Amino acid sequence: MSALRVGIVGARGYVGAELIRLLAAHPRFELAYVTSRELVGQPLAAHIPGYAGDVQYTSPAYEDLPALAADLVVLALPNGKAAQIVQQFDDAGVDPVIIDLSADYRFDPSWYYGLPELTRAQYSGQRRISNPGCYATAMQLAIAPMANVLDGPVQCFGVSGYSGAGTTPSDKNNVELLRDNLMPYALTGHVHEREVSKQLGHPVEFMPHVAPHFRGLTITANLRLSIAFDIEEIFARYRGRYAGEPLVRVLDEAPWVSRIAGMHHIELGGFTLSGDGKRLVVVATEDNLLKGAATQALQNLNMAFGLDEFLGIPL
Ligand SMILES: NC(=O)C1=CN([C@@H]2O[C@H](COP(=O)(O)OP(=O)(O)OC[C@H]3O[C@@H](n4cnc5c(N)ncnc54)[C@H](OP(=O)(O)O)[C@@H]3O)[C@@H](O)[C@H]2O)C=CC1
Ligand SMILES: CC(=O)N[C@@H](CCC(=O)OP(=O)(O)O)C(=O)O
Repeated sequence: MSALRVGIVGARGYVGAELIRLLAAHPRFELAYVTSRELVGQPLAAHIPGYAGDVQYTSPAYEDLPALAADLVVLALPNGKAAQIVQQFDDAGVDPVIIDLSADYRFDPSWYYGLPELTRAQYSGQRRISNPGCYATAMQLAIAPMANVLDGPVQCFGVSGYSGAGTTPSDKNNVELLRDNLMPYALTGHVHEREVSKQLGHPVEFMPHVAPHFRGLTITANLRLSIAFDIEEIFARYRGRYAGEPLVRVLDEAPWVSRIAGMHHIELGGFTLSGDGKRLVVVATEDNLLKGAATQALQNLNMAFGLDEFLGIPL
């Protein structure tokens, strides 16, 4: 079987680096090209610990991408950049599988929204895949098992490591400003608030913060329920919903972000009910660069090529 060739556009970033590591170790995918304007001409091995291949960063013009003949193209660029690249493939009549890691196509019904544990039943061979946001992944997996008994909006308090803000310098990845600090931002209307509300068909109110650690996020979700539950019923719902899901672990205790860095799965725990059984608090932790981005992208890419969804993901 010949290898499936992958192009990564925007590979200098944190997510691109994680994808390179995963794809280089994958039994069916190989790197066709890996782009960065800043690192053009330099070997990946000089920048990606653990990568031992001889591929170098290139910086092709967008109009030259279709001729590079990849079976699949990963867009790992900042928001707002994907459409101009997708247009180049459309204009050239070249139709690789394209997966976009940004928020650009998450509201476009002609793209498959790939949060496999919740949406894989809707995958029917689409060649355009939108990868969910990192916080949005954690919020949806934390809320979905209770979706049919929610009473009013769900509130989610989120704290992310600063790798969530990417490599472009800003206050949110400025280690001096973050030292001993917790930085609130986008306290209403964050794109992930809209994304989760749309996907779940239920309003979610999201309050993100960025913290001094590098990777890993925590969501603490407050769910008001239309009927009373006891804690055993809550565990039964979550364990039942995610039975057989290797990348979702339901814990007895509250998950800690310090334990999730570098892990490919999400943890749900800290389940706490109010005395009347009608208010549930759930905590989710996830590595924003892995299940929040690169690992989830690999699940989607495996699915798009008819491979085992978890092929190449260390479980
Ligand atoms: N970080 C995270 O936790 C998550 C990120 N995402 C999404 O994944 C995507 C990548 O994120 P991340 O790796 O953090 O981002 P980074 O900021 O770390 O990297 C962005 C990449 O895009 C390139 N780039 C930057 N600006 C431009 C530009 N104006 N035009 C063309 N290329 C540009 C950079 O390379 P160069 O400048 O060298 O060309 C770099 O390779 C984003 O859309 C992000 O929203 C999704 C989930 C989680
Ligand atoms: C700390 C921080 O800034 N985090 C980013 C989340 C990263 C992400 O997943 O954003 P996309 O929707 O662009 O993929 C943010 O809040 O925008």
